[in-house]
Amino acid sequence: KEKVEITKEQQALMKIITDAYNRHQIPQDVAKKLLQDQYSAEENFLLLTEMATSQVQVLVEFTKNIPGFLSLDREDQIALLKGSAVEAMFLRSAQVFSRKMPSGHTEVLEERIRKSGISEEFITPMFNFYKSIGELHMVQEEQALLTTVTILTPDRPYVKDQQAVERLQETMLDVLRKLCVLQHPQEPQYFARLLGRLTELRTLSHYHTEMLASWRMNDHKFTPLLCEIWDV
Ligand SMILES: O=C(NC1CCCCC1)[C@H](C1CCCCC1)n1c(-c2ccc(CO)cc2)nc2ccccc21
Repeated sequence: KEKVEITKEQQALMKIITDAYNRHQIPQDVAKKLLQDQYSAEENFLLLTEMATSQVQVLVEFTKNIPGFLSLDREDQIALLKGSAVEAMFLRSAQVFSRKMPSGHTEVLEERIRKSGISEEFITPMFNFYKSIGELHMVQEEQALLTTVTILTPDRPYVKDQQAVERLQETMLDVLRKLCVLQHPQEPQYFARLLGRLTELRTLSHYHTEMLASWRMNDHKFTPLLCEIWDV
């Protein structure tokens, strides 16, 4: 049974990333807003675009704290941000949904999201993903590292130096793998399950453009930043 040990450097790396991840969270809490009131499809769509816009802004700030990210080719940095923004948004949404809430709140939140304006066909895959993330009971270090691994995906469109991104991602995967073994000793398959969620995340993100287009309202307006990032 090999002794898994996180090195001093890996400990420091994990601290930098987790602190940055916790620092760069969108200010206002969308779950609280949704629990307070019911909104029309138009108001919900506006809420989504506002939340997503500010989430992209904090994602940019977060990536600046990923050791090595700013040493990548600048165009590759943009390609990685553009390529991972929707996945990072769904990952963050899943974490917001899975957060411990007073009893009954999660059910209300789920109901509000079901009725928000999203068309029926996307509701099931979206909540299947949220629940599968919730079942993992990730610690915050795992959440931060999983988002970092998602950002550092080498095969995003237009990435030129994939090797450089791969080297960074492997560094993060090594820390995440050790952390999973140490945090979930009874579950040797935990790390593999975690990575399996990234496949589900990529599939869900493929629905994203259609989810927006089919939002039950006319004239979907986006912010300039989202037009850049969401290809709308
Ligand atoms: O605001 C949100 N998500 C933000 C995004 C930035 C990071 C924090 C969360 C939206 C809501 C907006 C208003 C109508 C109800 C959904 N949301 C979604 C979501 C996200 C994208 C789509 C379409 O692609 C559909 C639904 N899942 C959520 C799970 C929990 C709490 C909010 C959640």
